Amino acid sequence: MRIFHLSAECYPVAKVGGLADVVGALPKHQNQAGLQAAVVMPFYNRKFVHESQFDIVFQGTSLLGTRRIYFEILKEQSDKLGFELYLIKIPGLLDRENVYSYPDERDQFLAFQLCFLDWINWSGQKPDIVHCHDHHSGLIPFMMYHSALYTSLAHIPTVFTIHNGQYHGAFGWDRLELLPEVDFYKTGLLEWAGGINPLASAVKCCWKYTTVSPSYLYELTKSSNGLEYLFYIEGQKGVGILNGIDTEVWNPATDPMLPSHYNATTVTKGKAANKAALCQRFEIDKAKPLVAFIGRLVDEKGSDLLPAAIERSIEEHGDTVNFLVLGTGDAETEEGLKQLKETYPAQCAIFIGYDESLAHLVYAGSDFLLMPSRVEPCGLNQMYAMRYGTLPMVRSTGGLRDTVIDFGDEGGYGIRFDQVSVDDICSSINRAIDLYKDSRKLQTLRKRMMALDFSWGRSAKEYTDLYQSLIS
Ligand SMILES: Nc1ncnc2c1ncn2[C@@H]1O[C@H](COP(=O)(O)OP(=O)(O)O[C@H]2O[C@H](CO)[C@@H](O)[C@H](O)[C@H]2O)[C@@H](O)[C@H]1O
Repeated sequence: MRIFHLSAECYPVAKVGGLADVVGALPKHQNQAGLQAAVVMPFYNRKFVHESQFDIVFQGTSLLGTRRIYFEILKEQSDKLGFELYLIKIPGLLDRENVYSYPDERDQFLAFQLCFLDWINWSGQKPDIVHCHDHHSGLIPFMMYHSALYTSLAHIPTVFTIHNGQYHGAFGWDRLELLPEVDFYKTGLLEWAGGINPLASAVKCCWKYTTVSPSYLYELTKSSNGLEYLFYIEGQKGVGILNGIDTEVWNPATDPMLPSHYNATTVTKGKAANKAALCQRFEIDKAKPLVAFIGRLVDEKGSDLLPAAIERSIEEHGDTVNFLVLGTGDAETEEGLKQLKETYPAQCAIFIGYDESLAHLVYAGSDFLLMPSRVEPCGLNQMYAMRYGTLPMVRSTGGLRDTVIDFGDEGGYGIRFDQVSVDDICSSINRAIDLYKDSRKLQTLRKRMMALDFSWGRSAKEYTDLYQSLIS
């Protein structure tokens, strides 16, 4: 069975967040299980691309409205990622450094989707399944099934995975002319709330959509930035499949980004060595419990509450707890965190920016990982944390609810709280500080977490079963 995954991100080619981790790992596991999975993504002017060798396997032109665009399909020569990697290169449009935030982003992703369809339409490279991820490839199901240009693709099942239902990629009807011509009566399949909405269109037109955790499937009907009713009426097409993690990349026993390696047996010593390196780098005291946050500084993650919650905890507990934040995003939150560092230099480590290897060290060297998310479709950080013996402190939502059991409950290992509020965050920090004093208990919980299996095996099988059900 041949599957094409369509995504804007894929680790290690180009990563902004968790989408990249999933698209960089799932196809590898699908191939190990005997499928033929490949990733198709835009070309980025980035390190991985410079350091890899590519063949041009197709050249063509697509029409973006009246604009004729020349494109190339580049295939990575060695399949070193464990899957075939195809990059779509369009001079002047898909050959830039960053993944998002260009003013013509809508054109970029539309062109990406059109060129993909033109390529598989003309080259005979037809897969058995087209698997689209998030709104950047959300118009593909509509175009495959409703555009006269692509009738030869109309029998291919599409699966659409929602990693983040808050972003829809919507645009106005004035841009309808950029899409291939369709019968006017079909344009309702593009529409939501008065505009063209790629996420909504994908949900309407795909054969099946999946969410990255079972809880999130339900939560989209309650909160999805205006698409709640759509998810309610299309609910029978939805399946919740929990993400896995790439246990080869995320393995404290072999992780090349860590100064000291460890496993469940050596966790206490191993984490202490990594914590020492981390604390030395940020000049904070390694003897105190270290509560960390890693992620995009956006409302969904509850990061706007971090400055107030950290300040209150430091005021309450005095010099007995340290905090580390690694992230970038909302300017006000960044400013609040910088001020925090100035006020409490000995207790706060703040890194504004994106740093993959520092993230690995933080998972290994922290005692607790805080995730006060308002919305968390799955969340990978808590799974990485647990794999590295770091206790997750999570708000009960989405995939956090599905993966973390409170240590106060039977067989539990983490800290859960209900509200996205400074009060709840601070109470969870109080519990973390108390737990840290009980080193024997902490050690038991660390070993318990490290024994959990969040690898892709089970989830990859669920995707295979889903594909199979569509093909047959
Ligand atoms: N400043 C920084 N420096 C270094 N590394 C950083 C970083 N900021 C974030 N990261 C890394 O980016 C990834 C973020 O993963 P999340 O699951 O939190 O992703 P995100 O919200 O982007 O993804 C969406 O998709 C994923 C995948 O489906 C879902 O798990 C999630 O709930 C959903 O919101 C992790 O690997 C983390 O370590």
